[in-house]
Amino acid sequence: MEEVIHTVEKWMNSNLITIQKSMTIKDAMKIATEQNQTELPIIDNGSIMGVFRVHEVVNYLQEHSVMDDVTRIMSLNYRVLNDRILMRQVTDVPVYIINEDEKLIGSISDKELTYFQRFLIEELDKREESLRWYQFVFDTAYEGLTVVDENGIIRLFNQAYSRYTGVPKGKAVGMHAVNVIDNTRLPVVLKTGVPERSQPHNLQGQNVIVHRIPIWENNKIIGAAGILVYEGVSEIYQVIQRMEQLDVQKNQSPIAYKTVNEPEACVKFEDILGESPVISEPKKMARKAAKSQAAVLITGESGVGKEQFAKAIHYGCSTRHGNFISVNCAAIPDGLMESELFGYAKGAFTGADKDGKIGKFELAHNGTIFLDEIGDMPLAMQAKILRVLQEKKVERVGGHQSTPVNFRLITATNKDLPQLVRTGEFREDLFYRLYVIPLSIPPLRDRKEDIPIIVSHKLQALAKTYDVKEKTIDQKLLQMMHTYHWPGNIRELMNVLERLFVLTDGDHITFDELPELEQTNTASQEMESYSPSHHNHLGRRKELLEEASKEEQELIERTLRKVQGNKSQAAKLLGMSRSTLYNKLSRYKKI
Ligand SMILES: Nc1ncnc2c1ncn2[C@@H]1O[C@H](COP(=O)(O)OP(=O)(O)OP(=O)(O)O)[C@@H](O)[C@H]1O
Repeated sequence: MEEVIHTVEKWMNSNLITIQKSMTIKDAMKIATEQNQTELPIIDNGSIMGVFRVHEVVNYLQEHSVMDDVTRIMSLNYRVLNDRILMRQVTDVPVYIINEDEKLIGSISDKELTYFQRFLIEELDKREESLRWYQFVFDTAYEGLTVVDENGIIRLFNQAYSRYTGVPKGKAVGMHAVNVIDNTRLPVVLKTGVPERSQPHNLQGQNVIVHRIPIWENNKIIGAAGILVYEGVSEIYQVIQRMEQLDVQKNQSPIAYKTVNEPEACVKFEDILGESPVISEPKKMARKAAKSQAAVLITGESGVGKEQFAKAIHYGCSTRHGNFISVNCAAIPDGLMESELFGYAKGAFTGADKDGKIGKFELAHNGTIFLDEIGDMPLAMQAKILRVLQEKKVERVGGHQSTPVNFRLITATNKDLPQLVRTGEFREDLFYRLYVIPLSIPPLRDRKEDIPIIVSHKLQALAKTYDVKEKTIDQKLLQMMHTYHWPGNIRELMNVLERLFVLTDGDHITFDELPELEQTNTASQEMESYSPSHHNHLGRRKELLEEASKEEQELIERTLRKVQGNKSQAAKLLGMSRSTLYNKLSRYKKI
């Protein structure tokens, strides 16, 4: 219930019957009788000056006239409250309500008080009813559920959790989580604000899978929820089996789950981290694409995960039994492109391997060929690729035989292919062969809500890679990551995390480890030092950087307008220090 509906102003009787101070006792009596009132407020220029009470009239008339002014028997013994007072503060009635100009605007009598009390009882009943349902769901859920407050004290604890821990619910509530749940990491989540999803956890000697979710309110962590999802790994396998069965029933390709025989590089859709709406949409489309053999054209800035999507599609359909062959068209010199893609026959040219060489298309037979940076493919090669797509056959350089090939084609680019078609740099007929299912992958700056989950996964993966204890990340650093533009997208985030992980000696990565995140303009250094294999995209990156700076400049201007130029407040809203804001302002003036 909102406080505003509790103010006396909302509940008072505003059709108040009043009398003027110039009236006679006779007139006042007449009004009181007609209106069935025992008491009437006397007003002067809209303000209450006293009250007329019917029961005082009889005594008065023993010695005075009924034609006297009503003010002669006016009582000054009455209560007044201002209109902002809450109903629960009203203890005695009747009471008169005045506004901030001290004008009489209403009254609360027994009647209004009764209405309010009735309303409260009804509200409480409704609340009790919903609470009963919440409680019911909370306690009957198979999943163990617990909620701790900001200090790690257990506030909610359901029956299932009680079963797993062996601690009765009544005892657990009010205790610190570490004293109830073995090896709990809820205090860590409270500290970092990073959710930990689907984590193995050893509880009372049993392996279970848990989620640990921070609870935010007004940019502050006010608690954390622990959800015990699966009892041991066998339950997960049962779920996978049921899903696979469902898929078989639907006569569709089984979903690609990593099995013991699959190679390590396998990427599943689950590995494409992020749950924001802008990444969920291409993920949904890609899952559908995986069920067909149609060509997929993936577009998006460098480092957004185009290859990641291509692999998930490959491993998500029957092509996963063949190879995933990735070719970076921009990285292969023009002269070598043909032999790389089509291979060459025995003794095809001087210096060639005497046994000949198998090309990428042949290697991708019954699998997937991923042509990355397809926009950089020379025109002559475009014609040859078109032929392979039409004929589904390849002929090695210097060879005389064609070999049938069956592959799934996925291409990717960060260039505007339709524009290249218009300028004649890309063949229109090839474009339409590639552009069957388009997937557009959003830049990280458009889905910053996914950062915590990516951070959490990467930190776990790094701990495994370096075979050290898991490290946690400071909330302030995480907030800084939200304000940064990420021109190098997820690749840049991954590299930043690895650098932080390696450079941090302790278990907790703090803000001091990466002050340059504060400086968006250092992004170019970040990009160059983090992505040495991508020098060929520096032009595009410069563009991205300029776009990012422009965006930032606009954001700063908008924020300053919002806070009427107050720089301290603007810096706070933008999540940067005042000095950083000043630096940025002086720099942008030069742009
Ligand atoms: N959604 C994601 N979840 C987890 N990791 C991701 C995700 N997207 C990308 N990555 C990781 O980021 C890095 C870059 O991804 P990827 O190579 O797929 O990007 P790209 O768009 O193909 O880049 P480029 O255009 O420069 O080739 C890889 O290490 C990849 O594993």
